[in-house]
Amino acid sequence: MSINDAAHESSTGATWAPIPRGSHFGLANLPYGVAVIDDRPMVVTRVGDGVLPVAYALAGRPEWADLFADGNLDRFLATGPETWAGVRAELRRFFLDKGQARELIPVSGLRLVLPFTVGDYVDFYASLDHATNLGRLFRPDSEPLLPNWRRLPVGYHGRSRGIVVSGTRVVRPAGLVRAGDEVVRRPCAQLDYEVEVGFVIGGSNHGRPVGVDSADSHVFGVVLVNDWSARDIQAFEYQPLGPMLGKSFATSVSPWVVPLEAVKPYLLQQPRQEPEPDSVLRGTRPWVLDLALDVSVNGTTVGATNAAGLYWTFAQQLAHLTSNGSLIGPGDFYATGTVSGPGETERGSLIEAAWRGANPVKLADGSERSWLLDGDEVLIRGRFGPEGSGVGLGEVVGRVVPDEVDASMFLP
Ligand SMILES: O=C(O)/C=C/C(=O)CC(=O)CC(=O)O
Ligand SMILES: [Ca+2]
Ligand SMILES: [Mg+2]
Repeated sequence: MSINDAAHESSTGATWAPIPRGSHFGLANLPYGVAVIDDRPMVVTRVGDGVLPVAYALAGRPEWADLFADGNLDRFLATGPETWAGVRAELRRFFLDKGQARELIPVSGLRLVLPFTVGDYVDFYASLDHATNLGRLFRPDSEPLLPNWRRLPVGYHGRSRGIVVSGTRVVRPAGLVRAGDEVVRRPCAQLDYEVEVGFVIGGSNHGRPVGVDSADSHVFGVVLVNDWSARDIQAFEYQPLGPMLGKSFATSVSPWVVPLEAVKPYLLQQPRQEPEPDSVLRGTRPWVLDLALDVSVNGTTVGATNAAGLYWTFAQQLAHLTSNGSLIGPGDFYATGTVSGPGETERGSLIEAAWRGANPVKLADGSERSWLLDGDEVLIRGRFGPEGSGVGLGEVVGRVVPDEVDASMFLP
């Protein structure tokens, strides 16, 4: 179990910490999370299957250790790239030659909570394949891609209070849906997942646009996202202003914020975009994530793809968000949009995989799914680079539970 991954070790130096083969949490990762330890939330990092309170490794830098005293990442996020790099270097040093294995706390059995206070939340729509599929499914009588889609990274504002940490149960929402010629309020009958990648912003832009090639000064880290979607509610409510209650009930994120610094070796050059985007949306540095993603329902893989296929990069999305002088601040959060690829097995949502019920997905137990049922567990994983890279986002998981909102809960 505790075999260090040789390939990983040679590129990053040897650590005393045991790292199981295939772990997403090699020494090159050093993510941040918050675990409840002795009834108190504590900021921790993780190597292999062991976690360590960050402040413990910062004993020589009390001013940095203090940034974590609130039991969340908020003050650390507000600092900026220099402090992020300094703390990361201290953590690395600790795992190379300072600590010892008995100082690590096993991750199993720890309760992990949302590690930062979520500010503003935006969800984009960056996958050409996903946008084309959803256009076909939602608007079969028109062009799947609207004229703006290749000109700017289309997105909508989500509700940050809907963001929950992995493991949180997902209550089936109820809402107004079309039923033949009627409109009725009922529990969602078309519950779906969306495989996405999320970005945690640190620092602020003071109202100045963030250039595409400066994204790494403002994006602190990366997580996995499941943007749970009630397709019947969404289909009735979304025109002309976009999704709202069909999405806001729950958006699950993985508990480990992986620093963008750890992801840099897995950034690729963006393919040419046609038409060439507006100058504000042009960059020259590599911003495409080599991130293998897969999603399973009750243990059966129902989709697998790579975020490298996204049309718009997260750097272009941030540039777009701030291009009008709109403020960003620590804890703001945005997501890529559903990651789908061109192949039938590469679809990042069930509405696409089952083609809105026309072609139900088969699970290993012999059952079929057009939409999620109560009790279903959806698990998304994401790994940077090749198998054994030692850098991944871990997983985000959620289980669907029945609608609990009964009429008596509404005020008269
Ligand atoms: O095309 C539409 O009308 C709606 C699409 C979505 O549900 C997209 C969404 O949440 C953004 C994304 O995840 O790509
Ligand atoms: Ca989405
Ligand atoms: Mg959602």
